[in-house]
Amino acid sequence: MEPENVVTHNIWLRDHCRCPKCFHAVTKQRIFNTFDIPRDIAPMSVNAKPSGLEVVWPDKVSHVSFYPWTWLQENSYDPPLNQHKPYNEKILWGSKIQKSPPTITYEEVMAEDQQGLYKWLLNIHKFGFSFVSGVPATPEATEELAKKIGFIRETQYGKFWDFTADLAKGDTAYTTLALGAHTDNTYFSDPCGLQLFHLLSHTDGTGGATLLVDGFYAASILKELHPEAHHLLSTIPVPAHAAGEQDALYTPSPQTGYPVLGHNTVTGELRQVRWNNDDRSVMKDLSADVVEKWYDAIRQWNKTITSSDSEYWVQLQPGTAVVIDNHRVMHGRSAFEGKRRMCGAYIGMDEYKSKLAVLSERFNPDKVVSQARKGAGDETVVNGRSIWNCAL
Ligand SMILES: C[N+](C)(C)CCCC[C@H](N)C(=O)O
Ligand SMILES: O=C(O)CCC(=O)C(=O)O
Ligand SMILES: [Fe+2]
Repeated sequence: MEPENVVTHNIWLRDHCRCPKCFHAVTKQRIFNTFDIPRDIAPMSVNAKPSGLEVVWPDKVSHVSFYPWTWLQENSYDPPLNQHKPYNEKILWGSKIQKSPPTITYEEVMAEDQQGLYKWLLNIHKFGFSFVSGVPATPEATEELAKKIGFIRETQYGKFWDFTADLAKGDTAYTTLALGAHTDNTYFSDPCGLQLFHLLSHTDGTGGATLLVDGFYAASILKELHPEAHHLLSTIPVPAHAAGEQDALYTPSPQTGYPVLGHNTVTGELRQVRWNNDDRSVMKDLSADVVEKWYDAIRQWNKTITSSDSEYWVQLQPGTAVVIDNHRVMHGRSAFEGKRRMCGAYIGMDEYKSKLAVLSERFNPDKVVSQARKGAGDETVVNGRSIWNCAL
C-alpha cells in the first residue's frame, strides 16, 4: 500500500538506490560514490508503478532506480512512519514476575528448526531475561547452549567460565560474599550484552540464591517518583575499574565512565543500565555542589532496586540456566557457605541482536526492523494507485 504524502529529497533517494550497480547484491554494501551525486540532482522522470516508485536519473548513463512502496514506507523520514513499532514491546516487571517467569526448555532451544531459539531470544528481548530448563548439568552442554546465540565473548575472566569461591580470579564473584544487584563490565567501554549462568552444584552449605532486578522497571519508577534523582543518574558519569588481576587494569573510555542510566540520544528512550556499586571507582569528577545530591540520588536508586517490589529472588538449581540482558536486568546473589560451582558465559550485545534479527527475518519477515538487506527487487505487489507525492 503506497504511503500517502511521504516526502523524500532527491539526493536522499539517489543515495539510497538499491540497484545492483549501487548496492552490492551479496554484501549489501553501497558500491557507488555518494559524493558523485550533484547537490541539486533532479530526476528526468518519475513513475508510480504498482509495486513501487521508478525514478530515472540524469547520471552519465541515465540511471534507473526502483523503490518498493514497502521500502519507502519502512524508511520514510518525513513523516517518520515507523519510528515506534508496537511490535517487539518490552515488558517491564517487578517481583511478581516470579509467578510466571519467562522460560523455555533446552530441547526447544536446541531443536534444529531454531523456532525455540527464536522464542528464547524473544523472551530475552521482551523481559530482559529467560530461564532454560532441562539443561544437562554440565559445562559442555551449557557452553553449547550459549553458542546457539552467538560466539562467546572472551574477557580477562576467560571464555566460558566455570567458577567457585576460590579467588581464582581477582573478583568478589569468586568468593562467598553476597553481591548486590549489578550489571557486569561497567569498567568496559562496551559491557557484554548477555550473561548466561548455570549453577552446576552446591554442597555442604546454603545460600547463593540469585537476584534479578529489571533496571528498566526501576528506572521508570525513579523517573516517576524522583525525577531529580533520575536526571542525575542519567547525566553524571560513573567511573569503574576491574583491577583485581595483576595483568589486567580495565577502565572504560572515557575514563570518567558513563551515567547509570544511558539514553538513546535520538529518541530519548532508556537503552542501558550500568550499575555496579562495588566496581565503582573514586568519584573524582563530581562538582562540589552536586556531591550530596548525587549521593541522595544513588540512595534513592538503591532503595528502588532493593525494594520487595523490585527484587526477584530465585534459587537456581542444576539443570536450569538463566540468560540475562546485561544492559537492562541486574543480577546479584546472597552470601553462601559450602562448595558452589557456577558456570556460564558472556555474549556480545551485537551478536545477540544479530541472531534475533536473522531469526526475525526468517520467522517474522513482515516485522523485520532492519532494512540492511532490503534492496531493489524486493518488490511487493501492492494495489497500485499513484497517490504518491514526493518532492523529487
Ligand atoms: C566472569 N564472571 C561472570 C564469573 C564474573 C566476573 C566478575 C564480574 C565483575 N565484578 C563485574 O561485575 O563485571
Ligand atoms: O555467583 C553468582 O551467582 C553470580 C556472581 C556474579 O555476579 C557474576 O559472576 O557476574
Ligand atoms: Fe555479576
